[in-house]
Amino acid sequence: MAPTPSPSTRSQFTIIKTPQTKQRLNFNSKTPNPDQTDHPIEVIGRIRNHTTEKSPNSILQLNPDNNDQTLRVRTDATGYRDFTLDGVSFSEEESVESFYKRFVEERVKGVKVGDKCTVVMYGPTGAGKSHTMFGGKKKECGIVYRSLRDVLGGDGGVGFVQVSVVEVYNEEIYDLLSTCGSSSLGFGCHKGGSNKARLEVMGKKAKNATFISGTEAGKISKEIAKVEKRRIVKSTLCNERSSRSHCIIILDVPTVGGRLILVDMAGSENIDQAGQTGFEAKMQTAKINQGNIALKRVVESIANGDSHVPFRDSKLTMLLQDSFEDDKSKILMILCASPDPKEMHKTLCTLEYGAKAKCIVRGSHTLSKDKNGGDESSSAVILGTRIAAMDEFISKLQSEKKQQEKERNDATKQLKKKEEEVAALRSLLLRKEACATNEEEAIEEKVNEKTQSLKAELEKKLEECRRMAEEFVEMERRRMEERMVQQQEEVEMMRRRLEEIEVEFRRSRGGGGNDETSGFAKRLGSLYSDDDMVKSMDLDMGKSMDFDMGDPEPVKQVWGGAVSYQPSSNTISRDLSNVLQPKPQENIMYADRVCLSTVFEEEEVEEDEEKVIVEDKSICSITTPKPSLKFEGLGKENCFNSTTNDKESASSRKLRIENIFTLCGNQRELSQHTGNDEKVLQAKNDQVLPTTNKAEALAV
Ligand SMILES: Nc1ncnc2c1ncn2[C@@H]1O[C@H](COP(=O)(O)OP(=O)(O)OP(=O)(O)O)[C@@H](O)[C@H]1O
Repeated sequence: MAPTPSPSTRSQFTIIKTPQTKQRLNFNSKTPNPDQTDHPIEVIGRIRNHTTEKSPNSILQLNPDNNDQTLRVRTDATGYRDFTLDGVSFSEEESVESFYKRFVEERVKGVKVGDKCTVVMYGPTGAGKSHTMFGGKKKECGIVYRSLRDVLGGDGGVGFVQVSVVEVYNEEIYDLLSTCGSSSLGFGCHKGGSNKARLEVMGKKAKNATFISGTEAGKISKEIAKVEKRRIVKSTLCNERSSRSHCIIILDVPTVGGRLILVDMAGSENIDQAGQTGFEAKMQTAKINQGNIALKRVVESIANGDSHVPFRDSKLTMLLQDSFEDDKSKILMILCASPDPKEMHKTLCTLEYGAKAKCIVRGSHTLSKDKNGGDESSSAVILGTRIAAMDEFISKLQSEKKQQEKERNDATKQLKKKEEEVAALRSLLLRKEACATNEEEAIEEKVNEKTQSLKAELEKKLEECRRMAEEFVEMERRRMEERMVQQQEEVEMMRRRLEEIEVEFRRSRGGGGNDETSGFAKRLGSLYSDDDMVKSMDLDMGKSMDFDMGDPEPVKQVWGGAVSYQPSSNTISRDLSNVLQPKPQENIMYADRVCLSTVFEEEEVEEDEEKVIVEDKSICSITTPKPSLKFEGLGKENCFNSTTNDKESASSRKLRIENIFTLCGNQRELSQHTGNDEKVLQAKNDQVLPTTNKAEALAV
């Protein structure tokens, strides 16, 4: 087998393998004109769709620098190989129809005017050869049906064609258009049991092959479609419906001498990959491969300029000999390949084969001279032409190699540069990470510091507040104490004053007889001795307990029919003034919140003497602790007006007065909280004095 024209071995291979080196040395100096050379084989790459949707990576792509002609095969992450062909088509981007129009239509037109063309589908099994040749499952017409339609129809249709269909299976030729029973031309049925006629090769053709002739493309197409199904297919690991035979459709245009040969080859596969087991199956696969291998050798031999081209190695190459040798014949080799990375090796083999086929050149006049017997000089010309083509190919490969080396160097440089960049970025990243960590730590430290300082500040503020509160409380306490002292002094003063009044009163009683004091004493006595008075005090005290000290609601005081309002927070001085104020008898209306009322009334001391009524109307707000009142001995006051028991009466009175002061003292203390006590106190004090004077006057 010929070595693959990989970039690394191509040039070497060409030098070693070229057998004309000797001849080249003897070769006449005349270099053939390149214009006279002809490339009889045109090579097109047809890349099928992905087999499954799960394999999105394609190893095949176009070289972006070289039109649509160079197919690049990615061999690994960085490596690739380029194959320059006559055209490349990806079935994902180009339908069979447009593929046909781009690459096949022109050839078919040539056939209509007498040219000969052979279209060969070559490639590994499952690469899409039959799909392109006959069409897919979606009723998409393949090359066969389109060619037939173009030859018979359209502009300049030839009007009449002869079509024969044969298959080469197991190195035997079978006529697909005939059956054992019906065809008189049949030579027997093949082993497969189907009634296909086996043919012999005579010359370069299948002898007695059945043909159908006609003018209607539709009818002929139907017949071909039928026989297409008669091809031997088998399920292999590579293809569910793998063609086991090479199918050849020969379309002759007798009127102009044109001929179109369409060849759908069986898949080129190795036996293991095909999954064939058993001796016979392996032999079968080997025989199928025989056709592929023979065709490869033929191509290589022609390309290498071998004196002997092994056409007779296989039935397939025997039938195709004319295609290679006929001066008018052109070959369109369609290389089918899969983009699947798993198929890379097969794809490379296929493309290498195509690249080799592309090297085949033919001198413009060589074959005609050869046919006539040829002389040495003509042979030399042929060889010269071939050598020139090979040289051209070699220099092309060398320049490709140089280009690739350059690209590789560039890529290596770029890779180095990128690696350096990556290293720099990595170190930068590390530094940044370190910085970020430091920054984080610094931030955390700052936050901690700030938290601590705020905490300290807060504690300081709290301490300050606590101190201020304590100071305030202390201040208030002191103020209260001062006030209490002040009040005690006032009380003391008032008590003394009352005692004086009492003394004066007693003196006056002693001087004025019992009748003088009887009215006032009686009233006091009735008030203090009466159980009701005690009850009233209790009730009133209860009421005043509920009474809000700060309640600004004035106490209604009715005095001789006149209504006046006073603040409820009475003071002791006001109480006293009330006590000493003259008041019409039985003409007192108590305000709603009056707690304790004591009336001192002095009845007529003398005839025509003015009645003096001393009224004490006080409103007490008693707060806890409840004042401890003393009631012992108060019952004796019933005899307030008795002159016999002065001592007892004095002590009882003193007790009562103490009770009044206890109550009034509490009231005074509380009323100071209301804030307006100072003014009220002053006003009451003012009232006390004239009243006292009255009492004094009265006492006198
Ligand atoms: N371009 C494509 N688009 C969609 N499906 C395709 C394409 N090419 C091939 N196939 C599908 O892949 C499978 C194999 O294709 P096909 O039979 O044409 O391969 P092959 O090269 O002729 O194989 P073998 O040599 O074994 O006969 C078929 O089911 C076919 O429909």
